[in-house]
Amino acid sequence: MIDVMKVSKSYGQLEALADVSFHIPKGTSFGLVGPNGAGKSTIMKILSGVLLDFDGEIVINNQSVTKERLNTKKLIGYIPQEVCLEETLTAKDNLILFGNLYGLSGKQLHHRIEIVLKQIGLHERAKDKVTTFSGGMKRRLNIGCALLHEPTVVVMDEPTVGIDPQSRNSIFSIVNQLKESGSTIIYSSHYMEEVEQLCDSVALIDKGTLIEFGRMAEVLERHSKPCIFVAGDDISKDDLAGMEAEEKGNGYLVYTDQPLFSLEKLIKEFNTREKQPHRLELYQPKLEDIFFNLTGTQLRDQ
Ligand SMILES: Nc1ncnc2c1ncn2[C@@H]1O[C@H](COP(=O)(O)OP(=O)(O)OP(=O)(O)O)[C@@H](O)[C@H]1O
Repeated sequence: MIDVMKVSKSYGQLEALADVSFHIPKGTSFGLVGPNGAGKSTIMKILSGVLLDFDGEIVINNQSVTKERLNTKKLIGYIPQEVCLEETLTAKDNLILFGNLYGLSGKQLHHRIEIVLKQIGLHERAKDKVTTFSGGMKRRLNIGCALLHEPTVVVMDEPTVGIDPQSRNSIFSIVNQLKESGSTIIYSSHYMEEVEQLCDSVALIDKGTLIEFGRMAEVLERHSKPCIFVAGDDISKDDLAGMEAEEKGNGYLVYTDQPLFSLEKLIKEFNTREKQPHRLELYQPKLEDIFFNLTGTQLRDQ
């Protein structure tokens, strides 16, 4: 349903995207993951028809986002990373303003506003000015503004940055509702666990280049090496019986093809050295670990 084909974009000398291609089937959720500056927002803006100056092609429902821009814009609800609201107006007046921009008015608009206010959990606060809202409420209203025209493709650029856990959960349930109603979701984040939880497929992007793409389960399976996680105040890399290991958080990930055998070997080594780990467990690599293995880069500032 959405085909991104060999998309490249430069800002002056800086190459923000290089030859990026992927496909998103209709009614599925797609996660775009990468560290700050990887190029996520640039792809989101190009997909949404906000940035038109790029090389390559994007086709949504058999229509080019550049050649049939007006048609494809109607299909898309774009939620930018920066909250874009008129703070001096109420939540409802903001929705009216955005509804008008999407060509909605009268009864139809008011009907949609009622539905969207419930969807984003702000029905009770409809008549309150945005200046009185928390960061999470503003983000939810920002999402609501992009849903009024019932888009079939919802593009969410880092919707959970800098918000409280309650609003984060509320945004997850909005995404799940949209999925259930058959929308196609494009969700960018540098929070891997969110994407792992919410998305059917995933693309990993680093320095403007797509480094992995596929169905979530396939990507996890493809890179899933058996591991043991070990941590302890007096444990160092030298105590790991010469096995391949890398630092993770306050401990180490030990890679092995024979986890039980290696576990036994580690226990023996710790006993000999009289070391006492406080964690020693089998570990399933997560997207975050896969990204680190592929790029040597952490997704978040440590
Ligand atoms: N308008 C612009 N002019 C010049 N450079 C830009 C512009 N927009 C983005 N860039 C640069 O392009 C690169 C990709 O930026 P982009 O915003 O797409 O990354 P991102 O993955 O969304 O990062 P973040 O998570 O920090 O928003 C960065 O190096 C950024 O500084």
